[in-house]
Amino acid sequence: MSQTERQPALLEAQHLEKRYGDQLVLERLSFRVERGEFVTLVGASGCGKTTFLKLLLGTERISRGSLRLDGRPLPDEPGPDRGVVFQKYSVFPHLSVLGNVTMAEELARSPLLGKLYGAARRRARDNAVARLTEVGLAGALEKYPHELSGGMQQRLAIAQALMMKPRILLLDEPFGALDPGIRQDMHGLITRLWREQQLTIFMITHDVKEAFALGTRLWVFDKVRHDPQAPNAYGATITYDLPVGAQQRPPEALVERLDATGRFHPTSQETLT
Ligand SMILES: Nc1ncnc2c1ncn2[C@@H]1O[C@H](COP(=O)(O)OP(=O)(O)OP(=O)(O)O)[C@@H](O)[C@H]1O
Repeated sequence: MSQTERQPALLEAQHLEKRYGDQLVLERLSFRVERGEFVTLVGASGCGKTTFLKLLLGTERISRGSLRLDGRPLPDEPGPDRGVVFQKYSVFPHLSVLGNVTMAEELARSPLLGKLYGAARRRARDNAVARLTEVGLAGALEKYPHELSGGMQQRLAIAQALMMKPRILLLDEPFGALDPGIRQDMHGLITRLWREQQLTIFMITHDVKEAFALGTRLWVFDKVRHDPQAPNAYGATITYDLPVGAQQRPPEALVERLDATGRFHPTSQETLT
């Protein structure tokens, strides 16, 4: 099939740039991501990974270039087709686990009132119980957020993100604050949900081993152009785009940039003169 006859990708960017004021954060991003891919993102702190997820979520707008969803410009606001989980999730402390997840649907379906009534409310509750069961929280429906462990809180955050049945799940270091054993459990959970719900996932992690174990594709964000006179003049771009999987090992160039805990460090800088 020729280039012009190709189906539109789920997500496609061309020459995408994002700047905040005079700071260029992301530059020269061009990619296609198909349905069902699991893209893991690593890169030095502050290089623009969260900004990139916000562009996909629709809470930030691109500055130049194009970003397309199903071949059309990505909407300027979050939609039910994209769910997000942050490292620390802000839940309503006065609502139970079930109340928090039901609220996610109430806010989405009735943004002004934040409430549903009658049959719609019962449907939202049933939907919330189903999502909470999927993430292993069926036994904790009436608990309050302060009664949950870190792993359970992230399960709750994932249930909320899945409430509107998104096609794309955006994960911003969702397991970064969890103990290693709990992380393993969460890896199993996210892999199962990805397969069962045919999600397309973008996940930021500081742990390259995690990126290799979970993803089907690894992106390294890095700033390769530097001007010492104008530190904000260049942004990060995708410097590695690798097929990954549990069977694959990271290339030596990446391994050299891991510390003893598997965290990722930036490259030595290439200076423009
Ligand atoms: N709303 C904003 N307004 C202005 N600058 C911003 C804004 N959000 C992010 N930035 C800047 O953009 C750059 C990239 O930030 P971002 O949070 O995307 O990096 P990151 O790679 O996710 O970092 P980390 O790994 O530490 O979470 C930083 O220099 C940050 O200060």
